[in-house]
Amino acid sequence: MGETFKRIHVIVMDSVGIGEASDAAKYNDEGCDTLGHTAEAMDGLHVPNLEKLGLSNIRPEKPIQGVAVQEHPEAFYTKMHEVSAGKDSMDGHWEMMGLPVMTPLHTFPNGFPDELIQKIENFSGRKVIWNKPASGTEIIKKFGERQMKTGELIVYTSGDSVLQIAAHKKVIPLKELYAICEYARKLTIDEPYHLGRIIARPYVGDRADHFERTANRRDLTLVPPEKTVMDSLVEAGLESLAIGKINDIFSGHGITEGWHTVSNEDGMNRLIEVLDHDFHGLSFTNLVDFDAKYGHRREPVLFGKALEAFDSQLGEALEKLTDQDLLLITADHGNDPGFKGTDHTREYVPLLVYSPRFTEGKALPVRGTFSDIGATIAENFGVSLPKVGTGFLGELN
Ligand SMILES: O=P(O)(O)O[C@H]1O[C@H](CO)[C@@H](O)[C@H]1O
Ligand SMILES: [Mn+2]
Ligand SMILES: [Mn+2]
Repeated sequence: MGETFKRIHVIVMDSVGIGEASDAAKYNDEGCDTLGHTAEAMDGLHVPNLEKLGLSNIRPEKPIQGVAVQEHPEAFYTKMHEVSAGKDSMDGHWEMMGLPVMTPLHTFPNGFPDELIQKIENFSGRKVIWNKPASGTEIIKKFGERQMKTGELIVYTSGDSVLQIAAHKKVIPLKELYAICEYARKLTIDEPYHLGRIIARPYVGDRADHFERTANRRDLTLVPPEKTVMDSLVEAGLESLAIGKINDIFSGHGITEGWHTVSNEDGMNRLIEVLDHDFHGLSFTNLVDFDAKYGHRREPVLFGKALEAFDSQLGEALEKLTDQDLLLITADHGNDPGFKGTDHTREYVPLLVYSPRFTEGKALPVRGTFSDIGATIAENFGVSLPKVGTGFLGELN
């Protein structure tokens, strides 16, 4: 094993995949390529920090447009394949922490069964409308004004294992929305539902073309059924800091301190603050704008601009790192804004591994599972290794 680090920081660029996975056909996702198509739509991405770390070195046969392959990359680099039986955020993040999701979560392309809808109606005293897949921004355009009059619940889903409830903040106050979501959460843990997430989707505005979703979105995820590497860190008395959606994704488990964020920028600012504090353990950051604001909306140019903005804040973060820090930059799945549909895409995800301690990086073998991250964290901090995954600490030389 190589020398260990005092702090490991994982940044998840939510949905920033790096090309179709070898099993993309199973998901009808052949040809997807989030980073590639985004960079093409931008006529070349300007991401000097990701570039110098070696982003395009991950696939020199098809470099990301505008991002030069480095002769002396600063990071160790590769891509990772997902073993979980899905391509949702929960699958990706749990797998990273050593807990792949091998029983597929269920999706409801034709809407949720009457039995469930009726229970939600009885509990809330509100009628449910829609109950089919939809884009969240389109569905509030379509039904928001009606909801303002009737107080009905807009229930919708997507290609993911999610039940989402859109609610105008003035009609269905946040507290009530969260209570309804918590009730729906309890009903959908086991078969026949086994749903990944219930998501509260509050929005504001006075008419259809002014509606805007707020940052008070809440994702009620299943509770991890087994220990993750984060739980092992906490048990060992180490810090496990969660920035952005991480707290929701792990239902608060294995976390010593967590911060919700309102944007990628806010998330990076929080990480930069965390880097100024002395601690021993993990920081785990999720940047969800790529996914929620641009990937599902199929907005490749805006997606690319968000990558450029992230890159510039990454520059600030890199300056704060010391020889005691190891930074891992990765993603949880793809969400190709240049692809058909509006759902996630089954892709490889990039992995960049950097510490100021390194003189130069090089290629690591392609990882067969995201759990190699969890195994690396576990081996670094000397806690029990996850059942799945192989650490790569010893390869960083
Ligand atoms: O269209 P919106 O509401 O953004 O929802 C998207 O966000 C959900 C969770 O990330 C996905 O399942 C997709 O439906
Ligand atoms: Mn995600
Ligand atoms: Mn998503």
